[in-house]
Amino acid sequence: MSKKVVLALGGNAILQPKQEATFENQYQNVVNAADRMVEISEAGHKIVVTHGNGPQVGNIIAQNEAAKEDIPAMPIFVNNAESQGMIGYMMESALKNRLVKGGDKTNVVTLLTMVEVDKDDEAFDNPTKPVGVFFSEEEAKRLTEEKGFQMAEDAGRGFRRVVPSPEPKVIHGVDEIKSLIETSIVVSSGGGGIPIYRDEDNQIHGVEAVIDKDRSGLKLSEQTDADVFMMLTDVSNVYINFGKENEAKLEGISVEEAEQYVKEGQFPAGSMLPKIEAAIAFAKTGKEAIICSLDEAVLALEGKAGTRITL
Ligand SMILES: Nc1ncnc2c1ncn2[C@@H]1O[C@H](COP(=O)(O)OP(=O)(O)O)[C@@H](O)[C@H]1O
Ligand SMILES: NC(=O)OP(=O)(O)O
Repeated sequence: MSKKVVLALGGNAILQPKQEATFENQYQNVVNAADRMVEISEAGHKIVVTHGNGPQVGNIIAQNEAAKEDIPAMPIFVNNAESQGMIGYMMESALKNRLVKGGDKTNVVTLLTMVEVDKDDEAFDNPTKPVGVFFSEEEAKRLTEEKGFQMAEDAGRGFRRVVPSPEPKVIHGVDEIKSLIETSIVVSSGGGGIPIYRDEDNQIHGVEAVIDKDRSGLKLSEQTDADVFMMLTDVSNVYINFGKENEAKLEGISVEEAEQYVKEGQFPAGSMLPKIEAAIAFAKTGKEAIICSLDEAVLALEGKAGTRITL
């Protein structure tokens, strides 16, 4: 059965923590991801692709920081737009190249997407979104002292700079996405979207933040009436007691079970928790949310792999 699927691809799938951030490395990763996405499209499903940008937007921010004595630094919302363009270009060209090889006529369209947030969101006073490269604890302390950066530990993998991550409210271009998806693979809301708010006169302004792509993927799924919301990451399943001797793989679970595991503190903030929270919220609408590896996406849609969360 053909399903309307929103696929959210982790920023780490585009640049792994230990890889050098060259164009070639990132493009090769995107080509691999595009191959899997085309498999989903060729299985008859309509897909909207969204993706993370944590490593990429962090590097763009750092490039601006490094050059700011000579060239004015752009604000973070512009850096977000730049990362959407960069990854969108890679994604669209990789998808088109693969579709040409397969002889498929499906088109690919990348949308530069703004996402509205509340300018008074309390996230602006409490930065939590890790971006850019990883540092040791000593390096992180030095960056805080010398540059005033806010740094935080990221899911046991090292320290990263953190920026505010407000709740996404309204995805721009939803009507266009709903129409384009009938003939095309649509890439939208990359990096969680360019965060903006509207003032009293309905004028648009960017804000200094990076939206979590799992949370904006949820909104994208809800607002485009998707049947399935899939978060593709680098683990095959969600686990309880993750990394411990008694870790156990979760396959099909209910919202109630998922909420119980959240209460037990099974999922760290900044990695698995936002995915589970987004999955629970989507499953509460009566539809299916899936967290799985990129390689098993087609199998997961058939109910044969991944962690599937339903009411
Ligand atoms: N309970 C858990 N089950 C599975 N993975 C977990 C769990 N807790 C933490 N993780 C970590 O979450 C990571 C995925 O989150 P993250 O790196 O933020 O994903 P992405 O960049 O793909 O969106 C996995 O690589 C894994 O190390
Ligand atoms: N914007 C965002 O959530 O990016 P990552 O998935 O790379 O953290």
